[in-house]
Amino acid sequence: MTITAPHKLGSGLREPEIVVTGARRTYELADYSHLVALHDVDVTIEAGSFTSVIGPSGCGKSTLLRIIGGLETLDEGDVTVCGVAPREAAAAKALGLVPQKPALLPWLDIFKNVTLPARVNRRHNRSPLPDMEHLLQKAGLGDAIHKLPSQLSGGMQQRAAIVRAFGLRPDVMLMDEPFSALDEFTREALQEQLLDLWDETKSTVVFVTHSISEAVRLSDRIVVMAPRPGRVVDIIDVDLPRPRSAALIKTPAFHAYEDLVRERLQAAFEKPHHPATEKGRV
Ligand SMILES: Nc1ncnc2c1ncn2[C@@H]1O[C@H](COP(=O)(O)OP(=O)(O)OP(=O)(O)O)[C@@H](O)[C@H]1O
Repeated sequence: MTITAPHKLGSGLREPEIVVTGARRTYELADYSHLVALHDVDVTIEAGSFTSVIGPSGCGKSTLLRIIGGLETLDEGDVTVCGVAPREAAAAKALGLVPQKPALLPWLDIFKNVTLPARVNRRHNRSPLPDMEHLLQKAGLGDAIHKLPSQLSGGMQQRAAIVRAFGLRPDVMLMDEPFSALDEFTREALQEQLLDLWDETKSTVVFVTHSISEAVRLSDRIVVMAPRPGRVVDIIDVDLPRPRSAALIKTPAFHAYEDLVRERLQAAFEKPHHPATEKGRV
């Protein structure tokens, strides 16, 4: 029998598979009632894949992301990232995060902003600086390298935030509605650039979105969630060819996936979860 050693990544951990089993998270509210943000969630995310999490407001998408990122803990259940607890994965620099807002430092130009985490990191581990200029060019920010954030549009600032996060080459990239504040055209352009960066860095991406078309365009797999209690109601594999160009959005195959995701979301609303012993809010 041959035993193959796990593939070692930049962080030194094994492949960035994410495994969430029986995850439960309840919040106590101001009136002492309890809100079940995650109820028995099971999700396995394969190394190198692009997974979107979609569902209506309050269904627990961000909670799930925060738990995978080690920013919150579970009441029950288990989560591992690259074979270890999320906090260990974060300490090993295996995790990257892109929030909804770009949060760039206003007094640094774009190049200094995107290289800052890598420079800080390097003081600790002397790893070579990533080629950020190349990634900025790839993200369409070649002309903005020496501009201040205030001189750029919201879309360009968000692109810089994405480059900053990918520049550290995390094994796992967590993205919480990074395009939600952008107009449709900017959003589509950024989706294309995000797919390029993902292709180049091979990170495992978990992407929270409200947009059905965005989820279909980007993902290998879509996790559909429903609220009260926050739970996974469906997992849809998206079997569309890559690269996923803008032209793909207009094809019948693409529309069929959009319809399927919409149907599953609708079904979750029409068939609410009411187990005899547990309500979404108790
Ligand atoms: N710290 C907290 N204390 C109390 N309730 C919380 C807390 N964090 C989240 N919640 C509640 O848990 C539920 C799930 O929240 P979460 O932010 O994960 O939902 P979401 O699906 O990401 O929503 P949205 O799409 O609006 O961002 C919501 O009802 C939210 O109000």
